[in-house]
Amino acid sequence: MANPPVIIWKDEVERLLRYRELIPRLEVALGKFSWRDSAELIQPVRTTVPLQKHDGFMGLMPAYMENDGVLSTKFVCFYKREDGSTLPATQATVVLLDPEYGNVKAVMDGEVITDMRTAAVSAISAKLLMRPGAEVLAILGTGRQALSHYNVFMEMFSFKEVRVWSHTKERAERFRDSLEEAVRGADVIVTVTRCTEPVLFGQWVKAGAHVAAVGACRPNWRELDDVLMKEAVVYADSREGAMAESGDIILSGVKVFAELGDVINGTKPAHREKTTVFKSLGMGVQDAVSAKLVFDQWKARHSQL
Ligand SMILES: NC(=O)C1=CN([C@@H]2O[C@H](COP(=O)(O)OP(=O)(O)OC[C@H]3O[C@@H](n4cnc5c(N)ncnc54)[C@H](O)[C@@H]3O)[C@@H](O)[C@H]2O)C=CC1
Ligand SMILES: O=C(O)C1=NCCCC1
Repeated sequence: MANPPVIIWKDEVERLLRYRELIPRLEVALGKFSWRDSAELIQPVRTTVPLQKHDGFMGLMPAYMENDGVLSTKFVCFYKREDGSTLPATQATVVLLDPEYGNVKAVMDGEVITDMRTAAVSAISAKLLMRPGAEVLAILGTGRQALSHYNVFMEMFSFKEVRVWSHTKERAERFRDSLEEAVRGADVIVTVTRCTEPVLFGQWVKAGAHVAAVGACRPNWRELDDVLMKEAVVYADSREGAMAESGDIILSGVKVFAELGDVINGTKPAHREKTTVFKSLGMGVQDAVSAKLVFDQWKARHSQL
């Protein structure tokens, strides 16, 4: 009979997950995904259930990596909260299963996993797509994702200047001025906001800059304007995900040039010399790889006790 599932909660996930181990595994998984070999990896576009009364969605994000023996799903609830709300923007749980027997091996906190794997994939996008010698990083947003992005970008790169812009409803009149100031001249811009209308405008973005766009994960939500979308070479984590869920892509009518995995596999070029947008939607396989790493680390620690 199978062992009962282990529960690995937030503090422990935080102790076990490290960017230096996570990033190479995510790069391999992104590459595998882009080969579209179902004998290697299966990951459908997430299913979303609207939570109309609460202005949110529940996303179900399964992934199966046959050769790695990894089967998992994440449940993630995300909300279009009013700014200043004390309720969380996202809550997530990852379930890791044994693919042969179908039993649950572990249930783990998905918030740290979501924060870290999302930031790690944005850092991979910057590694692949930003111009050599990039000096100025701008982060738009000051929530959970802003912090994880700051942490991993500081660990991986050596920017000379980091600008963090925070939206406050109370200072709406200064909103656009300070935003423009934060963005002008930046080499890399990370958008990690909960906004549903464009917050980043192409006219402010330096030619050749790289933008990692992480928010606006619904077909009618935007973070970037049409000018930027049309000027940039657009990359995504998953083409199908982007075409089903990204308002910035669907409503601007632009095409996804490549997935990050295509660049990793060498089947599509990295246009570092041009303005690039990486549109991140989040993928079940990113959670699967992270959960496997957490579980393996957990087992290694517990076998020593
Ligand atoms: N692509 C992916 O894989 C993932 C995307 N996300 C998305 O990333 C975004 C940030 O997530 P968290 O940091 O967890 O949220 P959070 O609630 O911790 O932070 C959100 C930030 O957005 C700002 N904000 C809210 N309304 C705004 C507006 N109208 N204009 C500009 N800024 C505004 C807030 O002041 C705050 O700084 C959300 O849209 C979330 O859905 C989250 C997880 C994974
Ligand atoms: O991939 C995820 O996890 C999420 N993606 C978009 C919205 C919040 C969570």
